[in-house]
Amino acid sequence: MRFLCVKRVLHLRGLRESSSCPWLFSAISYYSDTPKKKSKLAPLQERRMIDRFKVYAKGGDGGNGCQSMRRSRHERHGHPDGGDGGRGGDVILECSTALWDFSSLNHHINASKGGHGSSKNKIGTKGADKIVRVPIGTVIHLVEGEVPSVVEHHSSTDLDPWQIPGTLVDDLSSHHKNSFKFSNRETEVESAFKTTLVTCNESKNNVRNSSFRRETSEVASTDEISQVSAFPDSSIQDEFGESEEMMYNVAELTEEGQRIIIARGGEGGLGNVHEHKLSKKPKSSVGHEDKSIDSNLSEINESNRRTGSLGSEAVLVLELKSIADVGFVGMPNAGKSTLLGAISRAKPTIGHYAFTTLRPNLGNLHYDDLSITVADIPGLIKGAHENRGLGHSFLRHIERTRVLAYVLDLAAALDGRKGIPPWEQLRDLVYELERHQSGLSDRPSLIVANKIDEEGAEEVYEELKSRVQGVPIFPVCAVLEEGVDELKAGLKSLVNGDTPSRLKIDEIIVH
Ligand SMILES: Nc1nc2c(ncn2[C@@H]2O[C@H](COP(=O)(O)OP(=O)(O)OP(=O)(O)O)[C@@H](O)[C@H]2O)c(=O)[nH]1
Repeated sequence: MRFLCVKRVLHLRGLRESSSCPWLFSAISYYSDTPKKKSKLAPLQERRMIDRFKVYAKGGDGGNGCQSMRRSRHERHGHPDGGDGGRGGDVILECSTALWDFSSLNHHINASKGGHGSSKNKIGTKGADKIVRVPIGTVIHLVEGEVPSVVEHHSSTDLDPWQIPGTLVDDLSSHHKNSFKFSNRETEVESAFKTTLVTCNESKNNVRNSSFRRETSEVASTDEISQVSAFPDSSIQDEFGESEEMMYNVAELTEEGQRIIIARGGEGGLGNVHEHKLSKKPKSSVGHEDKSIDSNLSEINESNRRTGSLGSEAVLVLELKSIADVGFVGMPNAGKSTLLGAISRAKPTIGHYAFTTLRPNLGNLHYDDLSITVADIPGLIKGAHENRGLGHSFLRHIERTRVLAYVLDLAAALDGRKGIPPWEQLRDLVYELERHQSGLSDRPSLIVANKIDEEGAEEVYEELKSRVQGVPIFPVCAVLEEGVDELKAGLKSLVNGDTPSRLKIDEIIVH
């Protein structure tokens, strides 16, 4: 407001933008045009889930080594006592259950620089690591830079509902095989890269970013890496406008506390104290100074050894995968979360209002010979494919499930309630899936007819059976856990591929 007044006054005085102080006008315009801060209580539509995010990470540069001579009464010429520079901090991603998307992340993540060395052989301080928390199920695609490396691995067996399997592939058997192969290959690639890195560090302390990149791309050009890029997702390239080749799925964060270094800090430069140490080493037996010492000294004298090396840089695309074998798809309030709680040990929030679930809840179904992950995906409404009710975010999770269980509310239109009859719910759901991505509904499916305990629901269930063909329908009361065992058996045979039933929108009779 104040700036608007100043602007008006200046105009009244005949000052124009073209006058002697255009910067004043641009400053005033900037401040007066800056929109007010948004309220924290933004409407639901604005709280968009961010499940893909591009990150530019830069490790901290190493501090410079110090050049210093210590002189005293006893040592007229003095001796070198400059300490080494400190190592730069790493950029680390840490897996956390407290987050559910990437909205809290910044695109540019920088770790701190290492401190410079100083006299009296004082080593510079180590740059602080930058630890960024990401949600469970984060998959890393590498656009540029080093292959990330795992730094810590905490097992978390008690995180049962959150356990997410490897990566999504076409069939279950290959899923397990591939994820195993992938992790093997990842280790090979990682070790190949680390070997290169060590050689680099040994031969030349001042490893610059460019050489890091060159080495990485050399490794990347091998067949191994091209095989790692087994999950090309053109939509990621479209979204981020990446023309260059990306390395897909270089790492995944699937357990609480798991950490991965995405950009390494640079090594600190050497202080001149090393010259002193080396020059003090004993002469060889033939009376000549050891040649290796000579060469070491000349190496130390290279001016670039004083300078700390630059931290590595990486450009990554993070993607959140709610990978599950089964996806519960349904309208809001159909009872998906209640059902997940009934068939697994998951404890999702349940509410009698729509959109209680805003992020997918995951649960595990344990059988004697198999374990299946089930995702309770937030409710879809009509127009979800146009992003109504956060539809896009929710539909994306469905993309990453292998079989679908449509959860229908049998009681939605009973007793004059204004809800939609289950067959119409089903038609709308299939329509939304297909509009979001053609063929999305064309995967093994079954129907869960929920709320069978409600009065009049039995008749609706009978009518549903006559209106929908081709897929098994399981009558269930999620609240009382009735029909749950049959459903679990049905889900198992669906995942195993024993009942490859698919739903066709034309086979749903609505009128
Ligand atoms: N009578 C009856 N009510 C049920 C049953 N299952 C769930 N409900 C109720 O339906 C309401 C919605 O249940 P939720 O599990 O939160 O439904 P949801 O599909 O996860 O809802 P969103 O989070 O909006 O997607 C709750 O009040 C449940 O108690 C059932 O089998 N019978």
